[in-house]
Amino acid sequence: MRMFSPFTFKVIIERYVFIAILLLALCSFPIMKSNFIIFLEVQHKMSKATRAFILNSLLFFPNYNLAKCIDDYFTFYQIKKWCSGNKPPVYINCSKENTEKNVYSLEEKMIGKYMIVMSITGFICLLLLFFLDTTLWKLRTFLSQYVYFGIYKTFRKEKVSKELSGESDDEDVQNERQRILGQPRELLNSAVLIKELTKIYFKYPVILAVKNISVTIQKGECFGLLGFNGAGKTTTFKILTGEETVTSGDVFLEQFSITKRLQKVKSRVGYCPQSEALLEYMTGREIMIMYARLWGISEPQIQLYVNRWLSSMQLELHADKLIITYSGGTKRRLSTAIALMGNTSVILLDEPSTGMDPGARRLLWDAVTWTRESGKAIIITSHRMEECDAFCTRLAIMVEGKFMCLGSPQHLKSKFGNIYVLKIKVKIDAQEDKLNDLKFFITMTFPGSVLKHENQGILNYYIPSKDNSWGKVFGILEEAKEKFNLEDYSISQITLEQVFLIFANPENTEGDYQEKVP
Ligand SMILES: Nc1ncnc2c1ncn2[C@@H]1O[C@H](COP(=O)(O)OP(=O)(O)OP(=O)(O)O)[C@@H](O)[C@H]1O
Repeated sequence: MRMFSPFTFKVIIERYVFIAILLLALCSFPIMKSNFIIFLEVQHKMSKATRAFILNSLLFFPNYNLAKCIDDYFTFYQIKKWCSGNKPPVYINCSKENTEKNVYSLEEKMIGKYMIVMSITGFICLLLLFFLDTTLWKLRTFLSQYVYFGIYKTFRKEKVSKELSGESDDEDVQNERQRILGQPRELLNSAVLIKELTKIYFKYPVILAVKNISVTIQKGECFGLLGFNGAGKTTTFKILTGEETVTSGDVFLEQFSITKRLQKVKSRVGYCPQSEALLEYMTGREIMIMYARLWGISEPQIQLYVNRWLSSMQLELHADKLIITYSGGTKRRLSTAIALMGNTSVILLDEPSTGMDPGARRLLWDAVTWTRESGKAIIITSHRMEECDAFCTRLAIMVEGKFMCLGSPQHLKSKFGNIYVLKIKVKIDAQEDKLNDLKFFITMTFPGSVLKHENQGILNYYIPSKDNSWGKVFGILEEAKEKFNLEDYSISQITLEQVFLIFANPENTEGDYQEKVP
């Protein structure tokens, strides 16, 4: 059986339990009282049929049933106690027939009937909740796509055409978009297809969180979604899990549209959210057994299956402890194991390594690698560049809701690695004139160089590597060391982290780097 992502499942259970407890707590005791009134005060004034109708109607209310269970159980227990004493009150029927009844039976004044009705209504309410979950979601999607966005487009035409055009300065991003728009979706044959996806939070102020992004992710691919805080990564994930609605565009998982076939899509996604979605009063083993059952693993195989996933994240020692006692890193390991263990075709990991020690990170990398090799598509967000370099087959850097570049880590490093990173440390006592002379010297000697940072006499330059061999750059800087009295300098090649910083730094406007460094 294919069911829900852990996050959705937890939310529904929490809502269900919360509503049930609230209703029971608020209503049981007043109903007990009204029941008491019906019986003792007005029963003689109403006809038998009316009384039966009222009491049967009350069976639709779980809180009435609960109140009746408590009430009748207590009464039965009290009668038994009195009858077993020496002097039972005269108005009590202490016959064997009356005291030796089974309290759980369906007889009059026994609680069996109420327990059965309560179970049935509980089940119906749960189904209703799932139904409302999807219906309300459709309503939210409709309002967001046609009402709010329609109004927004009318009043902010310029902003919409500028920010949400989907055009990009990066040719890889642009090519991917053209490929997606130019082909029917069946031909793209991808595990995940994100097509012109836009998400706007219609609050005050209006936030354009995701701005017309398009990408395909194939089976067996691990796609990294990188970007600074607030870039729109989690919003994209929330859309992929059906937690947030789409403002415009669409997302297809194995050809199923998220706006039209939400349940189909949900059943294909394993999700490790940024915030823990674990039921904390279960043990690690119990929660994994629960999810294994939900994923339809057959009963005889469950122990073996769960043990395999527990050991993949080295959780055996913690397996039988309550989750509430786990450390942050252990919770992340458990969340990741749950996301990876289902028979889903797409796995979303939102910063899975946060809080993990280096050993646990290695385990995560191994687990992700062999899960990917088994043919699943994985989408991961991370702020660790070495992690993305290790196992992402492709990645995109997102800035303010847009893709700034797209490709394999190696492709990005080669594409944007046509620069040297030059760090110069000037002696603290160097005069202002000398510093300015040095800057002038670098600008003139290395045309196209860009001063990225300057702090406490340390200058960081990006220098084009074209026409500048290592030998030439070192030779020039050795000369400059004498001439400008430099304390130290270093030259290095660009890393993935520096590629990230070029694009993800909000101070860099689009094409800033390309304009300055040919
Ligand atoms: N429920 C919400 N209501 C309004 N605005 C939101 C909501 N969720 C996110 N945002 C806004 O949308 C933008 C993108 O947020 P998002 O959480 O997707 O970023 P992120 O890239 O995942 O960041 P982080 O790396 O911190 O997780 C931010 O400006 C954020 O403030």
